[in-house]
This record gives sequence, structure tokens and C-alpha cells, in this order.
Amino acid sequence: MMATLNETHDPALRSWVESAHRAGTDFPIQNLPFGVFRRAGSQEPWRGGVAIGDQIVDLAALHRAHPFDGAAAEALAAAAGPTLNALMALGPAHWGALRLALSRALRQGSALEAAVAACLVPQATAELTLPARIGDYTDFYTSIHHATNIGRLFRPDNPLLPNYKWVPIGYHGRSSSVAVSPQAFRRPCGQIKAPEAAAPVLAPSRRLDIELELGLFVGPGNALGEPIPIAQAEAHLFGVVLLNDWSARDIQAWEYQPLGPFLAKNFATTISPWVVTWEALAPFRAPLERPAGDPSPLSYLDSEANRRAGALAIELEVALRSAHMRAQGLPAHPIARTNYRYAYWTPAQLVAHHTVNGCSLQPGDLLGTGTLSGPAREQAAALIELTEGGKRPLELPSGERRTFLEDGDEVTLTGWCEAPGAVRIGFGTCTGLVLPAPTV
Ligand SMILES: O=C(O)/C=C/C(=O)CC(=O)CC(=O)O
Ligand SMILES: [Ca+2]
Ligand SMILES: [Mg+2]
Repeated sequence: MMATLNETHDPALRSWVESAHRAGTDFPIQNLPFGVFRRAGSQEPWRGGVAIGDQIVDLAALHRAHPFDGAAAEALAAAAGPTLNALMALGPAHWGALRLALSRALRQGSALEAAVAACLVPQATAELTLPARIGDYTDFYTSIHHATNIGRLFRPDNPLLPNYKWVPIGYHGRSSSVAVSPQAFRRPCGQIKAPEAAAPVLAPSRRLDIELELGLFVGPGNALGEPIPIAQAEAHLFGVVLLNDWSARDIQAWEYQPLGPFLAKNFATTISPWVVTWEALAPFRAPLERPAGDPSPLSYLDSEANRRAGALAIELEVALRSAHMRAQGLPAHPIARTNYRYAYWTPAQLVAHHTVNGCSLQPGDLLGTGTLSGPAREQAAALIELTEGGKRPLELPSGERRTFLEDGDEVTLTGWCEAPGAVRIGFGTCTGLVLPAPTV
């Protein structure tokens, strides 16, 4: 089941919220992403909101005004609380009804203009928190370019493992350390063993890296023991955020065999606060491109619809700003640019695979796509690839050089979608700041 184009995607729609039409806005009326917010510095309850232009529609306040009926009203009630789990649990019919009702209410000429205008909060006065209580977090490995590049560094003799083209590889991550942007976190300490050393030491990571990913928020779950067929997989996806899977490469290199990443990747994972809904992404679907000669996936991972339009074209960028650059007033410096459409496995395949053994997903679970490197060198989505394992430093506009992250570095991910006949929509930003390690 794939979200299809409808009146909410019409590029001709105009909102009475003027900032929704400013050039370059991430949040035109065709987007309408969901988040959880309150006024900054207040003790107000957290509640759901929808971004439009530079404003937030306060969904708790709107719910009290009872503007909608039926499924839209039920979905609005579910979105008024301190997490979006209840909304995510409802499924595409409810999500679509609420999106349509909000789109109509925000259009020029709407009879609900005054009622909705009374519920607007400027984004500049708000703080955002995690959109959902994340029960479980899984991180996949869907870029074959990343898998090949990093595999070459970790396993020179065997870069791309033979299972890669058959099975969507992933690992179970840790939801307790997923936080919303902007996140400041301490450089992790861990066991590190230099190649020539006889024994490891406990020390702050010196190879702290980023991973530019997307996060998929699960909607309705499946009962334990009941796989989700690929044809229904997308009905279980609520929406998409930017995700930075901060990674300590020196800790990782020593600990990861044979069970995979553990403490190298569970000290901080930053996501952007606005969840761009699955339905808002309908104009930006793309075919799944696989090199000729690659094996066809097993049938539970394959469908005509998935081959034709299972991928998503989302443009992604990483920018770095050091403490020195901030002091000099220099803007963040783009270091990589890529696109989600290069992924080897689609979101529907990830859902079908994750549940094929009967594993249950629950509303608010988070699936990381994996590092989204593209085929070209400047499309590498982690520093370990961009700098060839730390051998080719990047030059920053401040004159500094970087292999891995230094204390005080701030990394910002951005993402957006553009297509002919559609209005550009964006994801906002996902920013994290590296603080010095604790003393150990
Ligand atoms: O190939 C490896 O051993 C390690 C790979 C990663 O560090 C990447 C990982 O977390 C999955 C991903 O982001 O693609
Ligand atoms: Ca990752
Ligand atoms: Mg992580």
C-alpha cells in the first residue's frame, strides 16, 4: 500500500499563514510535519504540533476547539498529548484524514482560519522534544556504497560480505540514547586498542564520527509471530526524520566482532524534531535501482510496486562548524551531499525483513536506514569514508583540518525533496555538538 497523490499535494495550494510561502521554507502547506513542543523555558505540558512556515499549529489547543469530525477528530485527539505514539498507532486512514482537515483549515479562504490562527505558536519561541516514546531502535545498513567503503577499511580482504545483496543487514540499537536536535553530548570513553599495542586502554575516543542517516517512525505494529507482508509494509510507516548515528570508530574496530556494534554507537543518536509524514513524501517516490546482474531479492522482499517506486528521493547534506568557526562568525561548512535514492534496500523491504521471523514492531519504534553514502566520493556520509580512514584530512574555511571530530565541533544534517510538479519540502535541521569527554 503506497501513499498516493491527492489534493494535499497540489502545488497550487496557498495558505493564509504567510511564512508558508517564503522562498526556501522547509514547511509549506504541502508538508505539514508533526512534532512535540512547548513554549521554551515554560513548564507547559508537551503536546503535538504541526509545522507550517515559521509557525506551529498547537494540536492540543486545536483539539479543545473541536474543529473536525470523524477520523480527523480522533487523530487530532491522539496528537494532543505529550508523545505521538497514539497518533502513530492509528494508521494511514486516520493520518490522511487529519492531514486533509489541517490542509483545508490552513488554506486561504478557510472558514476555520480564525480558530486555527488562535492556536499558532511561533517556532522561534518553542522548544521541541522527542516526537515519540521510542520503544526499540534498529539501525540498518542499506547503502551498498557505505558498506563497501567502510568494509574496505575494517576488512580489507573482504569489504562487501557475501550476504549483503540477499539480506537487509541491521543491528538492534539502544533507544535510551536517542535524543532530539539540538543535542550536546560528551565524547565517549571506551576500550581502544592501537594496532601495535598488546592490550587495550580505557580512553576518550579519538576517532569520533558522524553517520548521516534517515530515521523511519513505525506506525501501527504487528502482533508477535505475525510477519508484515511487503505489500502492507508502508501502511506501518508514519514518517521520516533526519538521524545522526554518532560512531566512535576506534571503540567500534576493537569491539565489533563477532556480535556487531555495541558501545561504539549507543552513546548518542540525534534525530530532527519534525516527522515528515509518509503521505507528504508521495511526490518524491523513485524506482529501486539495482545494478544489472545482482540477485533478485527473495519473494518476501520483492514486489512490482516496490521495484517501481519503493525508493524515496531525499537530498541530504552534512555541514560542520568548529568552535573556532563559530568564534570567527563563519557559517557551517558543507562536507558531503548525498541522496536516499541510492539505498540498496527500501523502507518496505526493511519492514518486511524485520518482521519475517515474527518479531513485533510497535508504534513509535525507530528504524535507522544506515549511513546513506552515494556512489561518488563527495557523497560519503561518514568522516571515515570522506577522509579515507583518517588519511586525507578535510580543509575547513577557518584553516583548520579535520579527520575525525574535535571537541566543540557542531554537525548539522539537512534534507529536502524536490520534484517536477511538486512543491519543495524540507526536514528542518538535525544538529549535535561534541562536548569534552568525562574524566575516567
Ligand atoms: O561494516 C561494518 O563493520 C560497520 C558498519 C557501520 O559502522 C555502519 C552502521 O552502523 C550501519 C550503517 O549506518 O550503515
Ligand atoms: Ca549507523
Ligand atoms: Mg547511534
